[in-house]
Amino acid sequence: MIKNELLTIRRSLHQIPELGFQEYKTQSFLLETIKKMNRSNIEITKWKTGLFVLVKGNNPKKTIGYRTDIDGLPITEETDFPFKSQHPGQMHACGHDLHMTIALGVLDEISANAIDDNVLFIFQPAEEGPGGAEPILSSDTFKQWKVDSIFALHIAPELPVGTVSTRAGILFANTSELFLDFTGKGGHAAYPHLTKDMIVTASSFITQLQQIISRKVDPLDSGVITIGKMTAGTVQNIIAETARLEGTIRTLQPETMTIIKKELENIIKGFEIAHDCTIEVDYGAMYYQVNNDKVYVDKFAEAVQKSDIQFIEANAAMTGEDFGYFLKEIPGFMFWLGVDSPYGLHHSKLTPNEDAIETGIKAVTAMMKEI
Ligand SMILES: CC(=O)N[C@@H](CCC[C@H](N)C(=O)O)C(=O)O
Repeated sequence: MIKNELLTIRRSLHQIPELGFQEYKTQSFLLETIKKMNRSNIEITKWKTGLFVLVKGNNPKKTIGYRTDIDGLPITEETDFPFKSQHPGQMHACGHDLHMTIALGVLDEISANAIDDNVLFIFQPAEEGPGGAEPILSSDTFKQWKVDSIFALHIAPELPVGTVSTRAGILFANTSELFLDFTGKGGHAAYPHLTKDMIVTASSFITQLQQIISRKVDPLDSGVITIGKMTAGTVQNIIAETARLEGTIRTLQPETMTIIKKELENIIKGFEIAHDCTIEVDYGAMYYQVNNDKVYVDKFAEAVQKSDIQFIEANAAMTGEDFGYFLKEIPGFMFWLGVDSPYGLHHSKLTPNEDAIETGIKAVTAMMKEI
């Protein structure tokens, strides 16, 4: 595919971001683009709102898996691009539009010049939530291909174009979503003593939560608790009867996640007594750490270093990825692709440099030939 075609694909996908398991337009666009390639060595299978595309090898001894995520985020885009999101309140703010474009570019290349082994392209829905990897892994459709190794990429806004970065071992964290519903007693703003004010209670709870990280987690280990959304109240002079907190917990060790949840539940019990309220907790979707296999990371470093791409050794990050579930069952790795954006992941002005598409295609294709 030439550069202009790839840009048209990326910009078309950028305009139609859809949330997890609602990626209907995205699925149709992907299908149409793949069918236009008109290759006889590919087999397409729909799976929910995603796709599996098998490229048959010339003399297959194994099947290589390559996964891309396809969903967008509930963010209102604030860029001035002529190709900005056409879906109000939804945006490709985590680079999945670039991920898909790169996968299509590689698919085009690998199906035109097939390698010996089979390659299974997995266009996976719902990475941002509620998670598409686990249901794919337990589906009979996926099991039939017996994938031997697997890899994937994620854009990195802080790295320059022309670079890739990864490490052996843990690259991304264990994550758990966190939803907390507080119920107390509302009333008149002038009579706080007759109420159980859930705005004050939830605010104080947030401060207390942060002490789990500073006082209960080993300082040599790592943990993050972020509350990204707080909902409470109706008007300025009514004391709120309910409040809701939405957040996420991140740890580098699965055991630390257990410690944090136990401490959180202790705080809940204490708050229910101290503030005479009820607090319901729901952990939502949980993702397993991305644990890269050293053998494949070394092969990757070797493959890209033969080209003009720069390989950078990565540190572990507290981002989460349900690709971790694939790596729990199949050896492989994930890597960061430099896209040099002044705004980071999950930002309404994320502006990845599109030149990174070419680097991504080159790096992934080189790895497929090396494995
Ligand atoms: C790469 C990235 O940004 N991934 C997301 C994954 C979401 C996990 C889950 N929905 C949660 O919020 O815990 C991330 O936020 O790291």
